Amino acid sequence: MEGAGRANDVQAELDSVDSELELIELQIAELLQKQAELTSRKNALLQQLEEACDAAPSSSSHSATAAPVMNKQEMQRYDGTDFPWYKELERHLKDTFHLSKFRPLQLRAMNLSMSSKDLFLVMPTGRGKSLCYQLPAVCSKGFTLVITPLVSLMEDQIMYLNSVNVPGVMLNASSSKEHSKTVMAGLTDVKAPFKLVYVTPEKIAKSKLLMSRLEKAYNANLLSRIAVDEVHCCSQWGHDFRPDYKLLGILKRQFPRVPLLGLTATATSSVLKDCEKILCVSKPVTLTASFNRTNLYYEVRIKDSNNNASISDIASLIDSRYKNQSGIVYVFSQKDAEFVASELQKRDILAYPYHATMDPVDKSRVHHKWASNKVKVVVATVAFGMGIDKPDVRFVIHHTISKSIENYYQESGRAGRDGHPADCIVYFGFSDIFRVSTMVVMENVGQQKLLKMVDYCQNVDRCRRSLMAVHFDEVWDDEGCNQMCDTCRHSEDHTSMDITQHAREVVQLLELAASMNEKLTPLKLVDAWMGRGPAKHRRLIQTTALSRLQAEAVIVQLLLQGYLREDFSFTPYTTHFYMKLGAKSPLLKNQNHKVSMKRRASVSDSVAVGSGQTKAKGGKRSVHRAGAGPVSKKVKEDLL
Ligand SMILES: Nc1ncnc2c1ncn2[C@H]1C[C@H](O)[C@@H](COP(=O)(O)OP(=O)(O)OP(=O)(O)O)O1
Ligand SMILES: [Mg+2]
Ligand SMILES: [Zn+2]
Repeated sequence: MEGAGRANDVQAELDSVDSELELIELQIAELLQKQAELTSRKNALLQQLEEACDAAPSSSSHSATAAPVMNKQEMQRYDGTDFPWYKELERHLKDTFHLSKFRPLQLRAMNLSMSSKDLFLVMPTGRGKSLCYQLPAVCSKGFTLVITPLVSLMEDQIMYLNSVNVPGVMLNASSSKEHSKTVMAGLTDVKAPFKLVYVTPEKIAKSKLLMSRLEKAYNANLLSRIAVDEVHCCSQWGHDFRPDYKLLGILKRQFPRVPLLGLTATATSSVLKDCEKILCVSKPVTLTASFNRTNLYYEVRIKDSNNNASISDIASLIDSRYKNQSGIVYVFSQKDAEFVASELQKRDILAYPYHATMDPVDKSRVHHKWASNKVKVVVATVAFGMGIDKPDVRFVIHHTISKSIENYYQESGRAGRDGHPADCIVYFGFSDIFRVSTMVVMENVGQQKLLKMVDYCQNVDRCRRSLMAVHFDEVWDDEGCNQMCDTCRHSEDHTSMDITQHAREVVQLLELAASMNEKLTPLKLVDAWMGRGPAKHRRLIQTTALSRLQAEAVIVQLLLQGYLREDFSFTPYTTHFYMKLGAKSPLLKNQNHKVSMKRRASVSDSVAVGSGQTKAKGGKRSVHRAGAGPVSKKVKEDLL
C-alpha cells in the first residue's frame, strides 16, 4: 500500500514537472519569435546607420559591428570597367566561359581581388562564387591556389574547367605519386602549365613538400591568388567545422603579398570574424550579396483542398495580370503536372507539363520552347530547376507548398532574375501539408523544415521576407520590404482570435478516437469535428460551427504550436498520416491557459480562396468553371 502511495506521489510530481516543462517550451517559442523580430529590427537600424555614415563620409562614428572598411562610393568604384584588366576579364568571360554578362557582385569581387585586396564573399548558393576566382585566375600570371573541403567538389570543378579548356589540377590524399610530382614541378614552372591548383586543407597542413614548392612559386611571383572555398569551415561556430581549416593561417603568414579570397554561402558575421582571425587576414573587404530579392513580391493564397478553385484562380491570374508573360507553375507530382497543365489548357492557356519521368527529348523540347518564349507557362515539378536561368520570368506560382523555406526561396527565386518586378505566389492547402509530409518523412529534420514552410504560409502579420531571413541567419541584408509582400501590404489587416475552446474540442475528439482505438487522418479529423464523421462521433463530441477553411486553419495552428502532432505508419505502397495529441495538449486542462491565432480581418473564407470561387447558399461552396471545357481549339493547335 505504501508503495502505491509513493508511486502516486512520484507520478503527481512528474506530471507537475512535465507541465512546467511544457510551459517553458511555450515561453522559449515566444522568445524565439521575439528574437527574430528584434534581429530584423536590428538589421534595419544597422542599415540606417550605414546610410547615415555614408552621407557623412568624414564621420568616424561607424559602429564596430557595422563598420565597412570602405564607404559606398569607394566600393562602387569596383563595379567599374576602367581597370587595366577589365578587357581581359570580359574577353575570357565570353570566349572562355561562354557567359554573356557578370552576375551582381561578381565584377566587384573580381576587381577587388585583382586589386590585391583580401576579400570575403558571401553569396547565396548557386549564384556563381567560383567564377570570382576562376576568371581572375585565367587573367593573372601564374596560378591560383584553391582550398576546397571535399574531393568531389574539386573533381566537379576540374571537369568543368577542362570542358572550357582552362588548365586545372588537384592534389589530395589519393593523388598518385606521379601525378603529385607533375603538379609540384608545374608550380614553379614560369610557363604556368596550370591556372588553378585545387588542394584539400589537409594537404596544406601536412605536406611540407607542397609548402616549400608554394614558397618557391611565391618568390617567383607565380602564386597569384589564394581562394578558400566554403570558408565558414574555419570556424567552430560555423556548421561544417573542419579541423584542418584551422591551420590555414599559415598561408597568409607565409605569403603575405598574395590576396586571399574566402567564399561561403552561409557565414554569419560572427563566423566571419572568427575566420578572419584563423586565416590571419586583417580587415578583409566583406561583400555580402543580399538574400533579399527586392524586386520579388511574395504572396500566400489559401487553397481549398476539395476543389480546383485554385486552378481557376491561377488561370485568371495568368490571363490577366500575367497576360503574355513568362512563368512557372510548380506542382507536387508528375500527375499534378499533367492534370494542372490540362486544366489550364481547358481554360485557354497554353501551358506545358514538365516532370522527371518525361522522355528526355520532350523535356528539352518544353524547356526550349519556354526559354525561347514560344510557350509562356510551364507546369512543372521541382525537376524543372537545374540550369533554369531565364531572366524574364514574371511569376512563379506554387500550386503546392515547397518542402522547406530554403527550397521555396530557391524555387521562387527563378522569378525576376532581370531585376524587374515579379511575383511569387504560393497556394496553401491543408491536405497538401500531409502530401508533402510523405515526401520528407524519411529526411532528417524534414518534418521540422516543412512545418517552418507551413508557418510561413499560415502567418498573416509578419513580413514574409523576415520569415525567410531567419533561415539565412544574420547574413540577410535587411533592405526593407517596401510593401513587396502581402503581409506588409495589409499590415493592419489582422486580428487575434481566441481558439482555446476550439483547441479543447479538437483534443477531446482525438481523445475520444483514441479511446475507441481509432486513428484519425487530418482530413477525417476535420470531417469529424465538422459533424461529417461517423454518427458515433457526432453524438459524443461538440461539433464546430467554423467553416471548413477556418477549422483547417485552427488545426494547422495547433499543429504549429505543438498541441497536435503528426504520426505516421508505413505500408508497402504509401505512408499514412494521423493526427495525435502533441506535447502541449495537457496544458489545455488548465482553465487559465489560452491559445490564440492571428487571422486576416477583412478576408472571409470565400474571398481568401481566390476569384474562381463563391459561396453558394447554405454555406456550401461552388466553383465557377469558366472556360473549363475540353481543351480549346486554339490551344490544341499550339500544342501540336
Ligand atoms: N555570370 C554568370 N552568368 C551565368 N551563369 C553563371 C554566371 N556565373 C556563374 N554562373 C553559373 C555557373 C554555375 O553553373 C552556376 C553556379 O555557380 P557556382 O560558382 O557553382 O555557385 P556557388 O559557388 O556560388 O554555389 P555554392 O554555394 O552552392 O557552391 O552559376
Ligand atoms: Mg561554390
Ligand atoms: Zn514584407
